[in-house]
Amino acid sequence: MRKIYIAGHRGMVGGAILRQLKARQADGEALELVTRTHSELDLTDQTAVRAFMQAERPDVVILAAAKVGGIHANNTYPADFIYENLMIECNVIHQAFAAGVRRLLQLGSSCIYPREAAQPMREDALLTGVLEPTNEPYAVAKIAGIKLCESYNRQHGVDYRSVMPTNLYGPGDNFHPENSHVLPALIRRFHEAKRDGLEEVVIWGTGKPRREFLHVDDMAEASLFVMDLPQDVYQANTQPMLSHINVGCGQDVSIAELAALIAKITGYSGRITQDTTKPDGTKRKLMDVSRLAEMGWKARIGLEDGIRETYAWFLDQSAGDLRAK
Ligand SMILES: NC(=O)C1=CN([C@@H]2O[C@H](COP(=O)(O)OP(=O)(O)OC[C@H]3O[C@@H](n4cnc5c(N)ncnc54)[C@H](OP(=O)(O)O)[C@@H]3O)[C@@H](O)[C@H]2O)C=CC1
Ligand SMILES: C[C@H]1O[C@H](OP(=O)(O)OP(=O)(O)OC[C@H]2O[C@@H](n3cnc4c(=O)[nH]c(N)nc43)[C@H](O)[C@@H]2O)[C@@H](O)[C@@H](O)C1=O
Repeated sequence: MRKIYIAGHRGMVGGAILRQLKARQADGEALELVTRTHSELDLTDQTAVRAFMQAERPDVVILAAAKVGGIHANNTYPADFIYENLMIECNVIHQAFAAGVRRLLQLGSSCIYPREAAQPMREDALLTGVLEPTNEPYAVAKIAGIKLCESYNRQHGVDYRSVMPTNLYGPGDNFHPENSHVLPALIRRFHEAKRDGLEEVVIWGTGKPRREFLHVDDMAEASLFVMDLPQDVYQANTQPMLSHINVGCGQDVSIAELAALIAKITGYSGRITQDTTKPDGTKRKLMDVSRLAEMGWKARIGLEDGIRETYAWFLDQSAGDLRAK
């Protein structure tokens, strides 16, 4: 029986990982799944995390809890993004080690790479240049998470791994009008514009930045694929001081193209305009996913299908159920 603690199981990614692990359980895999909500266990609280890890002593930890948000949230609450993410990573990774956890998987982000990194971005672009200012504090915390795992591996011989997702979306996303990422923000804005008969929808920035979007079910599958790799396979495909693996679909679109696609899916036919007082952020973020592909994993869900499914999920939620953080 493998005992797995999923930190952040009520979030978009943690929720998808939990669904896939429950499906494995239903298929007969011997798994014990441990979860705690944010109110039951605040991961920024070192004493509480220590007591939890000592009591539960899981075999594997999946760290999908973090302070997460789009460009506006990152730019507006930089102290929250760096403080909470550093605390969560330090507490979970160190206390997992102290409780004898041998394997851990944590989620980083594509924003760890320099803003001018060559595209597509390879894993070895890490720490080769200046970061994007709109999310630098969050990126620094995510880089610290990678280096925590590498350092515990090197000093203590444990098996702590990091996956670096591209921009994600899907059921369970945050549809807040300001603090969310672009894809859920535009689903909501176009839906409301169609519903209210508005003639214009405004998107932030120039529409020119390019982003790569991966469905959360693909992300959850990739996370479990990496978690399950035998240690010698993981180590053969990484290096002690370059131990993270990119996860993406290998294709990007401009924000203007994304907006047009979401307008089509939501049935909105009015004008689309740009608010260029809002930041563009990084010009382009496309992951080099060849390392993961060579190990045997590829994304399956196309962008249009994925957005249609996410929009259907959005429509299914009552207004009160939608997350508004
Ligand atoms: N969404 C995306 O586009 C991307 C996400 N990632 C990474 O993937 C991971 C998962 O992100 P995602 O699922 O989208 O984020 P969500 O915001 O959907 O989920 C994060 C979860 O973490 C929990 N959490 C936050 N702070 C604490 C805390 N102090 N103690 C306990 N629980 C806490 C949240 O609980 P509550 O809501 O109650 O606060 C929430 O359930 C993160 O590491 C993120 O950085 C990387 C790239 C892109
Ligand atoms: C995953 C990643 O997410 C964040 O970085 P980002 O990729 O810049 O994320 P974003 O989804 O918020 O924006 C993408 C682009 O889209 C444009 N855009 C248009 N209209 C809206 C809009 O309505 N909302 C938002 N949020 N963006 C909009 C926006 O101006 C930008 O050009 C990081 O802070 C960090 O958290 C991180 O790692």
